[in-house]
Amino acid sequence: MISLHARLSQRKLSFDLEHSAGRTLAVIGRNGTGKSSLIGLLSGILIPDDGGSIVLDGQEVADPWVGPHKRPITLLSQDPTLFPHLSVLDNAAYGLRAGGMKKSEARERARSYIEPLGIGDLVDRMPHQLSGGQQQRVALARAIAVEPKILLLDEPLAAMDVSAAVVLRDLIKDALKDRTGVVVTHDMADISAFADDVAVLADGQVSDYGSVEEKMADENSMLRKYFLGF
Ligand SMILES: Nc1ncnc2c1ncn2[C@@H]1O[C@H](COP(=O)(O)OP(=O)(O)OP(=O)(O)O)[C@@H](O)[C@H]1O
Repeated sequence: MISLHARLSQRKLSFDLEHSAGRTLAVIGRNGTGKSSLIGLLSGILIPDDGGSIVLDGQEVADPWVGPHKRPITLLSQDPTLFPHLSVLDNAAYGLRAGGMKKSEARERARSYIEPLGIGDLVDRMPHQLSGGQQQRVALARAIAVEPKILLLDEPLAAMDVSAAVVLRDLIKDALKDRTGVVVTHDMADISAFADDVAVLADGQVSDYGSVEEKMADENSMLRKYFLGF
């Protein structure tokens, strides 16, 4: 479950959002409407104004001392940002190692997340020896190897070419099964593939929220207007 009641007055943003556990939420909105800021609040990169509340899987995290590593979430962004000095296997094992797991166990666990992503033969490579699509798969393995309750995705396919995006979209869909997800996207294909619900940001707030099915059926919904223009 995600409950977000947070203001960022300097950015003129004010979010009120309740989202059920086990469902994936697509966040859409025009440039500058606050999508990255919302991801920043959930991931711990941004701290809300005093009085804000951010509850993730039952844990209140609005306090600045509940840093990103203490939250039940991981973030996959557009840029894979792998650690350049670590192999594919050690990149994928990073979160587990940071959580205190022994190296051999973390590597074994990481391998079990890497193989289903079709990059099992690349475990010993360094990031610079991978294509962008392969790097994003490693970043996905790193994000899910710690078994986060909530997976945030900030335009995860925006930098991919069409064929890499098609493969990764399926892998992300699998990763979101039985998990709470939040996906910032400008792409209807992502919404069709992953999203149960949609939040449309406008005027510094969540202007529309509901199930994708319901919003697509409603010809006056902001989702329809955003993508179809009628
Ligand atoms: N570091 C910052 N300091 C102050 N204001 C900021 C900062 N970053 C963003 N803003 C403002 O906050 C508002 C929301 O920006 P944000 O980047 O969250 O929007 P976005 O929907 O992610 O935009 P885009 O689609 O262009 O990435 C904008 O008005 C922006 O100018």
